[in-house]
Amino acid sequence: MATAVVLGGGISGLSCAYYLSTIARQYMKKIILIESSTTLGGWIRTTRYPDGTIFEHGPRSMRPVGKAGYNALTLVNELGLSSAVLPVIKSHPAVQKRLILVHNQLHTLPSGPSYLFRKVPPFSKPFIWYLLQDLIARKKKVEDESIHDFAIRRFGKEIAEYIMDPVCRGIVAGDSREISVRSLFGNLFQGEQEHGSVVKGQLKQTQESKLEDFLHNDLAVKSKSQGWAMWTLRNGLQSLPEALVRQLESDNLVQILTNAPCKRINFVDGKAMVMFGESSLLANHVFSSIPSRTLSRLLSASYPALAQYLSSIQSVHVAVVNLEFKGKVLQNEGFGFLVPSSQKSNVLGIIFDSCCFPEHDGKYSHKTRITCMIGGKWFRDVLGDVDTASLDSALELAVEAAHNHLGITDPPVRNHTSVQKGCIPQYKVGHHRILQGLHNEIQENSLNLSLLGSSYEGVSVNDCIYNSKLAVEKFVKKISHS
Ligand SMILES: Cc1cc2nc3c(=O)[nH]c(=O)nc-3n(C[C@H](O)[C@H](O)[C@H](O)COP(=O)(O)OP(=O)(O)OC[C@H]3O[C@@H](n4cnc5c(N)ncnc54)[C@H](O)[C@@H]3O)c2cc1C
Ligand SMILES: C=Cc1c2[nH]c(c1C)Cc1[nH]c(c(CCC(=O)O)c1C)Cc1[nH]c(c(C)c1CCC(=O)O)Cc1[nH]c(c(C)c1C=C)C2
Repeated sequence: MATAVVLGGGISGLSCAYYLSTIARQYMKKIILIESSTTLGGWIRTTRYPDGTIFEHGPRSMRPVGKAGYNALTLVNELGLSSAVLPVIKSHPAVQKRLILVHNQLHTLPSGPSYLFRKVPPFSKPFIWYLLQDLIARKKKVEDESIHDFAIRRFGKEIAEYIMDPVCRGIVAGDSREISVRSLFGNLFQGEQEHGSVVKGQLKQTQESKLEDFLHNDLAVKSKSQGWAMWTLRNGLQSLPEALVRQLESDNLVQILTNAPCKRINFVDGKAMVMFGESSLLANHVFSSIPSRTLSRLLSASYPALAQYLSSIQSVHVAVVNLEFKGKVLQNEGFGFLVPSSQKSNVLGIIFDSCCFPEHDGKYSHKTRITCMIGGKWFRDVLGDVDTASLDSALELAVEAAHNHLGITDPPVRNHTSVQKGCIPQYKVGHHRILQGLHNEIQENSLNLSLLGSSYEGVSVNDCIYNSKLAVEKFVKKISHS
């Protein structure tokens, strides 16, 4: 029987503890989760106002796509949250209309077959032209490449500048000239490497996608048959970590310690000594879901090579400004808009929350909620040092952007600003080599350590949950053979 310590109480750590208590239960003596702050859920944070209005400060929507997407729905089902799911179907404007800001004008990004033969600004050709470029472009064998270089090579400058650059900002708040196509858009990268072109790869992957494993789950079946494109939860996404905490707290195998920052880990004779606060614990296995750079500090004394790899994964800061305006003030429907890095604006983009999830507008629905994201790779240029960045300045920039880009002239009636330090890891070109280095160091030193969380193999909430499940399955395999 094993004792496991889970470091970090974000969605990765909570789902890891959940899977340990379910799929690994028969092997477990104790599961102890250690969280440094006083709250659980990590970057998933919802503010709920008494009138029912909801502001999301972190993630706000999840995609029911692929194994990780279906797995998250299975978890939601298991936690009894199915009736709280708010889906958005594929034909909804929040799905069809993703906008970009070019020369201070909003343009809809091409989505679906209707755009194939139409030329829509800022693009100079119908979309089919770019797809044909990809089909005729020679395959180049590369180990990795930046998203920008990849897009230029396969589709040309316009797709690189107006699609891949802003989408990269809208996922990791990063620079497409630095971020790895292999690590962030693995399916596009594999498309070229395995099938010679992105288009052929996409067609092949659609034919081959087998998700039967998850289709015994009512919610996953429903999401497929009803054509969901994204979903959230009625009381905000924070309901998901809250439900996990409720489940874990009712389980006598599990102990959750908050306000307990882990300070150091030593591995001796197949065991791990985990030091936190003024206490320590002896465990058979450590599942770390804390940011890689924090873990690096905990291991640097005993494992400098491992610590070096861990510290090389950087992350960026984002200021998130939630704004509420009186009345319906948006002239455009849609998910929101992103600003390509070539354009002049102080913001990365703005999400039209009221369009995506009007249910979160609360009792008095004659209003508009939007969320403005600022900074990322460009944080210092816009807001200065993250430790002294002013919330008022971030709010001012957001209100100014709402005015300049959306024509909203009234002041917001409610606002919430947070500066989220190091919230999004950056998988830069060569990230896969860091992962390989980490894997080798853990093997060579025979460490009972699993690396989870957004620092490594996917930043979406779906990926975080799924990777925790895979790590627990691997642990079960190992322990059941020993
Ligand atoms: C603004 C924003 C918008 C996003 N939007 C989306 C979206 O729309 N859809 C989507 O799928 N994803 C989105 N994401 C990504 C997703 O929210 C995150 O990648 C995910 O929540 C990360 O979860 P995690 O558990 O891996 O890490 P975290 O949430 O960072 O959790 C790690 C935990 O470890 C704790 N910790 C740190 N140091 C220690 C220590 N020494 N000892 C103990 N505990 C420690 C921290 O306090 C924290 O609670 C968004 C992220 C951000 C920031
Ligand atoms: C402008 C900054 C950001 C916006 N959202 C995020 C940032 C940094 C964070 C984020 N958004 C998504 C994910 C999950 C990725 C996944 O694999 O599912 C994360 C970490 C989802 C997402 N949001 C947009 C896109 C294109 C995606 C990818 C998945 C999908 O197609 O749904 C677009 C988008 N994000 C932001 C805005 C304003 C925006 C507008 C169109 C904000």
